[in-house]
Amino acid sequence: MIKVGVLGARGRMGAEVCRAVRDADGMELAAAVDQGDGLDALTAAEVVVDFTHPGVVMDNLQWCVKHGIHAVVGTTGFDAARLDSVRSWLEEGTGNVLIAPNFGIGAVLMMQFARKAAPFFESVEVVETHHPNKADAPSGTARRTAELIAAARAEAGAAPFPDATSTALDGARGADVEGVRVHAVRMSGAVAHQEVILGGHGELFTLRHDSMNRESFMPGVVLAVREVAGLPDRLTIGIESLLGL
Ligand SMILES: NC(=O)C1=CN([C@@H]2O[C@H](COP(=O)(O)OP(=O)(O)OC[C@H]3O[C@@H](n4cnc5c(N)ncnc54)[C@H](O)[C@@H]3O)[C@@H](O)[C@H]2O)C=CC1
Ligand SMILES: O=C(O)C1=N[C@H](C(=O)O)C[C@H](O)C1
Repeated sequence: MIKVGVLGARGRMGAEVCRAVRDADGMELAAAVDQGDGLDALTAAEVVVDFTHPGVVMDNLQWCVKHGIHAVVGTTGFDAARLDSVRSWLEEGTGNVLIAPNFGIGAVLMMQFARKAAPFFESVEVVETHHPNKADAPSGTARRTAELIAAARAEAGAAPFPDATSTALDGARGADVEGVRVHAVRMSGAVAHQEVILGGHGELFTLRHDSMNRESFMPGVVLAVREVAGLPDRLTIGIESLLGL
């Protein structure tokens, strides 16, 4: 039995994770913790799953590493500086950390397809749409997609994107993530959606993924909980390697 603790247990994702852990073979919900509860109950867990808020996730993660508890993190807001901090904590503590901007299998495939396709087109932009309660923009998934696109294009020696814009209102061309334009829409009725639009000579190629509900993330979360203890690296980003991608 893997003993699992959930941080952010009363939130949209955390509540779904508690359900998934209770339903999963070989797992037991050892602790369900939310804001104001204190972290001590999590010492009963071998793996902690964090779906909280970008403003608190670093403290949570540092606590897990210090206590030698494996961590599966879905909370967004990670940049290179934050990842460097996590790596430095891991030099001291025991336990592994897996941070994934998206646990949806289709979303992971979309990111990989975008990476593969990016060098073949002159233009690539990312448009994400989320529910209006989301704290961060652009989404972690969109940032990661843009980083993968930028890296693939740099490796292939692709030319800069054509863009003649010389006058624009602030934000009209979206955020610049390593040179890739990322547009964030916040929309009632939406859950989590993303399009990667690629344009070339007389053709447009659109990759689209839709998360219709939060249950859709659970197979990826459960897989990560099962695998995190045995991962070859102390810090793993994304679940693509767990899927053999
Ligand atoms: N990686 C993925 O596949 C996915 C990631 N997310 C990310 O997960 C995070 C949470 O999203 P939601 O569940 O929609 O948010 P939410 O706001 O519904 O839930 C967050 C929960 O964390 C709790 N919380 C806040 N501070 C805390 C603390 N210090 N200790 C313990 N609990 C604390 C809140 O009280 C709340 O219950 C966001 O960063 C979101 O982008 C969301 C969906 C999928
Ligand atoms: O906040 C959300 O809802 C989601 N957050 C993650 C992100 O920022 O990419 C994953 C998914 O898009 C849902």
